[in-house]
Order: sequence, then structure tokens, then C-alpha cells
Amino acid sequence: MSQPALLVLEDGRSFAGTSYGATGETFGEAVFTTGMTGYQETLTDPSYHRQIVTQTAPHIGNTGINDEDDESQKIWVSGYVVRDPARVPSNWRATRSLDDQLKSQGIVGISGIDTRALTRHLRERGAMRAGISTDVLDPAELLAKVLEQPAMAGSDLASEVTAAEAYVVPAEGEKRFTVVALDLGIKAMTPKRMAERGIEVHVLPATATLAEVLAVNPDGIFMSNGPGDPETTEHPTTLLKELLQRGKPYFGICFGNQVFGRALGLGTFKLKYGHRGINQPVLDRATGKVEITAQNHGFAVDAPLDSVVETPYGTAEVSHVSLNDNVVEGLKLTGRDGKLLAFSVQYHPEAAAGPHDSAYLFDRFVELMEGRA
Ligand SMILES: NC(=O)CC[C@H](N)C(=O)O
Repeated sequence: MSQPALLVLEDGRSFAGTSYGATGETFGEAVFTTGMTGYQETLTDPSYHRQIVTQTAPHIGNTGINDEDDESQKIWVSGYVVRDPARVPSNWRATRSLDDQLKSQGIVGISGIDTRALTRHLRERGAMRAGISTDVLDPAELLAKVLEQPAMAGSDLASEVTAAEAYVVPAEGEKRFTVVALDLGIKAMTPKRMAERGIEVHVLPATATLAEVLAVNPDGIFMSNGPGDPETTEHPTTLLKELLQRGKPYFGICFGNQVFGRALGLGTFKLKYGHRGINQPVLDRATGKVEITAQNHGFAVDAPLDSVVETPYGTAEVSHVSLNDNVVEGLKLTGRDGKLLAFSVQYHPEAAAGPHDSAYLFDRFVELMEGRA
């Protein structure tokens, strides 16, 4: 029997629907993602920790859940909003239904609401705190609880998702390089993309010290995606400054782009409703090429697109830009001789899910470590 459920946003807008996944109550920042496929990767991306995710695609769950596509050990979204869930999953890899997976992991969701109206509301008013409940069906009562929740701005969440212990992802084939990857909420596909290129990846917890990083004797440093406000990344930012000072090649993705920006002396700010989906156009300013990218970010680096910033480590510039709204999508650092020293992107070249246009960035990291970039 389906049970009624209620979604309430912090500005008082509410949507009555049907329970989906687990019953109970949950809170988080309401955001939307436009990916028509890849919900399994979305749900298990640690960057979605403490967010209630709405899928703009109306039919979700069609391909069920399989044993291959998880990006981490569990589902991280705090709540899930779907217009019209599949009643029967159908895919040769599916081992269970999305509904069962949400239930077994205690993820509270809601279905049968007008997700177009919700998305338009979030686009106009901005991402905001929200709650879903099957216990409290009175909007005013649930709103009072929503208003007690912490805001995403100022939230330090990487410590809640990072690995407890360091681990190694071995290189596939011949080992060519050793990289330290600081886990701020890393997705499984990221070390895999490096391993495929002969990189042995030492994934270290977000709290790793400079001494612990140097003990690995890495050829390069990587910082991952992750949840929360980049203004709270004091430790990784200081660590990165120390590593750039030592001339270590660096590659960062998403949160790792924001940490890089902060290490270079740039600020970060919260976007109104962020970029989430797998069809986001980005311009590579050096080549004029457009990449269609996977994205999931609510914050961005604050820099004029034509800025050339002299830093203690080299010259920093904006390398990539969003063609939807001109948000900074990548940074690069070059030395006096014009050679690349470090770079990062705000989007997801590991492409899980998403198009593979940006895979060249992992090759660029290899070239950087080879001294050929
Ligand atoms: N996927 C990410 O790394 C997101 C980074 C950061 N938490 C943001 O929302 O912008």
C-alpha cells in the first residue's frame, strides 16, 4: 500500500505526494539534477551528502540497480524526489529495483509530485533547505522542522564522507606513476581512470598531513570532489599550498577545483541553484573547443574570466568556462616558461555518469607528471 508523503521547502512551498523508498523523515538542501540517465551514480556520489535530490527526468528507476555502477559504498543523498517511478525495472544488469535499494538503505523519498514545478521554483528562488516526511503531513509543522536545519553555506561535510583509512588502487598494467588522491568525497571512477593510465593511486583521508602525503613520495597530487562549502576547506587548502610550494604537479576535480582556487588566493561563492546533470556545455578557452560535461556543484570559484593572477607558485588563469552562465569551470597554473604546473576543473571528467568528452584531462595529468604538458 502506498503511503502519503509531504515535501516542504524552507520558503513554505509544499508538495503532497506518495512515499517512495523508505518511510520516515529526512532533511537536506533541495537541488535538481537534469541527467536523464545515471541515477545510480548520482545517488552514490558522496558530493550529494545532505542534499535532497530531485530528478527532472520524469521516469526514474527504469534500469533498476546493478552491482557495477555504485560510486561509493552507499547512497549519500539525504532524500530523493521522483515524479513517476518505474514499477518494474528492466535491464540485463539489474539485480534489484531502485525502490528496494532506497528502502534497504533507509533513504526517504517522495514520488508523484510535479517535479517541473519544483525545479522551476528552485531555479527562481534558489536551492534551499527542505524536508520530506511520511510522519508529519501538516506543512506548517514540517516547515518548523525544516527551519531548524543547518544551511549548506558554511557546512563542513568532507570529514563526514572521507575514507577512515588510506587505501591503494593499483595501476592497471605497467605502473608508471604514484599519485596521492586526497579523499574529500571521491567517486570510485576517479582512481579507476587514473589506474587505467598506469597510475598507482594512494587514496588518503581528508585529514592527511603533509608528512603523510610526502611519505608516499608521489609524482603528483590529486584532490577529489566532495560535499559542503569550499570555504570550510582550510586544511586541504593549506596542504595544497605546501605541495605547490614544493612544485608537486596537481590535478583537482570539482571540490578539488575550489580548493585549488582558494590555494591560489581566489574566493568561492554559492551559486543560486548550481549545475547538476550530464549535459553541461563548457568552453576550453585555450582551444575554443566545447565539451559536454557531467557536473554536480553548488559553489564556484570567484574570478573574472580574464584574470591573470600572480601567485607565489606561478601564474593562475581561468582555463574553462560554463557556456550556460559564464561560471568558472577550470583553472590552470603555469610557470615563468609558460609550462603547465597544476590544473583543475569544476566538472567531472571521470564521467560516471556522463559523456567522455573530458577524458583528455587524465591524459593531461599524465603528461604533466612526465614533464611534457
Ligand atoms: N561535486 C563536488 O565536488 C561539489 C563541490 C561543492 N560541494 C559544491 O557544491 O560546489
